[in-house]
Amino acid sequence: MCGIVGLMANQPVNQALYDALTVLQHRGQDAAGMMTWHEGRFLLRKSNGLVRDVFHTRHMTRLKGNLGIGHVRYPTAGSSSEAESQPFYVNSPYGLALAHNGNLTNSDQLKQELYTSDLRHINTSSDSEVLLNVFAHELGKQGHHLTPEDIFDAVRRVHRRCRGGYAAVAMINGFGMVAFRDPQGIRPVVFGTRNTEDGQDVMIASESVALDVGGFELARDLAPGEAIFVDMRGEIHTQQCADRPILAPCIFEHVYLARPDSILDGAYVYGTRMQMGRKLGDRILREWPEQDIDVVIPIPDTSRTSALELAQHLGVTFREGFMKNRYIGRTFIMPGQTQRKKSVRQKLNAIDIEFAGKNVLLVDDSIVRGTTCKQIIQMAREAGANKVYFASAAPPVRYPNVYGIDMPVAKELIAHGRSEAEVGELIGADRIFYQDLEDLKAACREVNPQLEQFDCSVFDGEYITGDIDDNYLNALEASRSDAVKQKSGSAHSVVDLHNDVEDHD
Ligand SMILES: O=P(O)(O)OC[C@H]1O[C@H](OP(=O)(O)OP(=O)(O)O)[C@H](O)[C@@H]1O
Ligand SMILES: NC(=O)CC[C@H](N)C(=O)O
Ligand SMILES: [Mg+2]
Repeated sequence: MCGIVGLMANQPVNQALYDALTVLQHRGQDAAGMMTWHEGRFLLRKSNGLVRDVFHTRHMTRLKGNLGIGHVRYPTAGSSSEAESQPFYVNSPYGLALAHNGNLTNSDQLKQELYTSDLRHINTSSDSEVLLNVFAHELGKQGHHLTPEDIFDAVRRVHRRCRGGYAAVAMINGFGMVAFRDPQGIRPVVFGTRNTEDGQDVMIASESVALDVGGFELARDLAPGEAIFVDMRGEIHTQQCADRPILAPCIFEHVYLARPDSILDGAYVYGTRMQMGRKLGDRILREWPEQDIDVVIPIPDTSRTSALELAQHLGVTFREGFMKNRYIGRTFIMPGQTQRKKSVRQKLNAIDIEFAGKNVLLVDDSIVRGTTCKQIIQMAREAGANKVYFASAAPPVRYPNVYGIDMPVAKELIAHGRSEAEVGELIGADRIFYQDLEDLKAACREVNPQLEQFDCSVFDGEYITGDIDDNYLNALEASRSDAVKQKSGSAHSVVDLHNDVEDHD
């Protein structure tokens, strides 16, 4: 769940792209990058780190031009090396650059095909480099005078070859900006416009919050399988490019990934999280009408919206019992388990008076590896709580994700192969409550009734692309388990485009 952004404007785009990346930072904290297009050249800056650390004034001044794309990365394939940060670039055809959110599920096969049939070389282990090269190969079949129709034909062939989750934004040297969304609409992407004195600017981004910050009006989401092409005059062309598109967005975007102030597929994430709180409250009342909860306490940040609504629904006091250190990022998307474990206590501190002698209900948006809840329950007890109950606004996470969330191994998930009560026991809760999957879907549908289907694979093990079997999951485990990642570390090679006369690092 990286963040992507693209901007075609009537003035320099560097600052606006930077601003957009800072509000998409919650989608990836590992690396950031920006590529602009100026007078027939691409200019690139990408590196490991947060947006504010990657782009210094000297980089910003170098990123000239009125067209550009940007990326914040949370690795889900390959390594966390700088060489795999994005955007990626290939020189043929035309000169192409691409930023990708998601994960291809057939990238090994595609890599093989690219080498043997398409005569293209992939230089990293990133699936995004594979996606770019498939797009490049398909685009290369068109003539030199590229029309919108040619670009859409190329995207159509990309959809026929690629499987998995992908929302991508690309620049074609001399022609414009393109974005496309996978045929199941697993990963989100929206676009919008801004009117200026010089004409209309167009922004494409993972989440609508990026448009808000730049003063863009949200036009709409890209439909599953749809592509958008913005030509050099700023004119927008769109076309459906998939043979059998269906809308089945990743429901985990609503649970955790997206910002609450974003609107995804016509649903305000803030609204879907409020509904999750209400539904969870209903379940608690159903199972335990005589509940003895004194206070509801959220685990900052993401659970706040649903916890407040849950408390109101139960008619129980809501209190902020944990203070968050605002300088620590999201722990779940940190690359290693050691770092994630250490960060919980660095990030959250208990306010004793909210716990002393009380029966507290701690609410989180989800329990994934169990890193957060185990430590939090311990902290609540140390702060003097009488009983500690735990509620998750999402159902038990029991299956790996293969579409762009780094949960590759079932046995690393605390609820895998365990009942709800067993998880409760393991994390040390006096009682545990999970959301029902049907209630989670209903929570989203109450905000947008048109959302009929979702990818819920982390909850039900049903993979919407239909190409995931045990062999695939075993191979994924062998290559991406925490143990393997720890062993391989990350190779810090610097990769940059040396196409500028000024010095850069
Ligand atoms: O069971 P776990 O493996 O610990 O994962 C689940 C936790 O991780 C996330 O928090 P995170 O700190 O990433 O971000 P947040 O501040 O947005 O809640 C999520 O909100 C849960 O609190
Ligand atoms: N989280 C993502 O969307 C990651 C994109 C891509 N698979 C990568 O690892 O760089
Ligand atoms: Mg959290």
